[in-house]
Amino acid sequence: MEEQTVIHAEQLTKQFKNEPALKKISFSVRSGEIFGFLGPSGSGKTTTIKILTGQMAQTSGKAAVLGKPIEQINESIYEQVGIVTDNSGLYERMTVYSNLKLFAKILGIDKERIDDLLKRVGLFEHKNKIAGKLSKGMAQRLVLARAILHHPKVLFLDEPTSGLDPSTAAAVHELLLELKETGTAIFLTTHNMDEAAKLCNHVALLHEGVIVEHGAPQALCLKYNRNKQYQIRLEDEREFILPHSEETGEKIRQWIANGELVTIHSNEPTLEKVFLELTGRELR
Ligand SMILES: Nc1ncnc2c1ncn2[C@@H]1O[C@H](COP(=O)(O)OP(=O)(O)OP(=O)(O)O)[C@@H](O)[C@H]1O
Repeated sequence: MEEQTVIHAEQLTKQFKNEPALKKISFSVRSGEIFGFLGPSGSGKTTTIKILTGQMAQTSGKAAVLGKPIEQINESIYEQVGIVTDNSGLYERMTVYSNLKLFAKILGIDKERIDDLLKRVGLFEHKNKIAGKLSKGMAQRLVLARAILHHPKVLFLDEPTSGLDPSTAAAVHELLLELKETGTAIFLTTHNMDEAAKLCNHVALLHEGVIVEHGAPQALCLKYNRNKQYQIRLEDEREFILPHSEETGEKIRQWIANGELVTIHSNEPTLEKVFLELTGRELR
């Protein structure tokens, strides 16, 4: 599968009255890639999604989705794009199944796919429930199912698993990884660093409307691993965090030789810590 750039943003800026929400952000997302846009509340994540999906105009800069400048985005792009944000757009009085059937009809999708998808998002047993009476987590999953019904080339997800229980969140993760494998580009915002580290090929760390760092999650953690350390547990249940040094190397060799070493882990920072170091702020 040939990878291509499907989202491209260049020097994107958004000013609300006197308050800048986005300051000259630039990035690209390729097909088959999960791109994580990480930042605390108010950093500009939702504003970015709104601009990229044609729901809000930027103040300056440019962007294109599937090669189309965002100023030209109209309804037809939704045939190739899926969006999951707060404003769900579900038909509240219709059942779960009817909501999807309606969209399948509009988008010309075989309705056979609906049951399979409902099973994947854990809603099959609730297919006859009225959408307006679903719990928040269920409604969120229904919006996700609707957004991926037509196998979009690009999927925008605003906080896809916030408020979901761990097993449903894991099922959603699995679904997203499968979509990625089939070439869908996924742009997701999250506060959840574990989610980002697990899913994303690339992340951009957003702070007060500025991308302060970007790269593969693992590479970023290694880049900021300034004090290399090892976390060690021995047979007698003692635990140590030791610096990277010749002395530590010697101790480790001894423990291995004596059969005392139970676990050893490198102690590089998490994305959360990288963000804290760069901005002095927590991600939450
Ligand atoms: N319609 C608007 N009018 C004025 N200011 C706005 C508007 N929408 C967003 N803002 C401001 O722009 C900044 C970025 O908001 P945005 O919703 O993009 O943040 P976010 O990172 O998505 O936050 P959260 O994680 O809480 O959803 C905030 O300071 C917010 O108050």
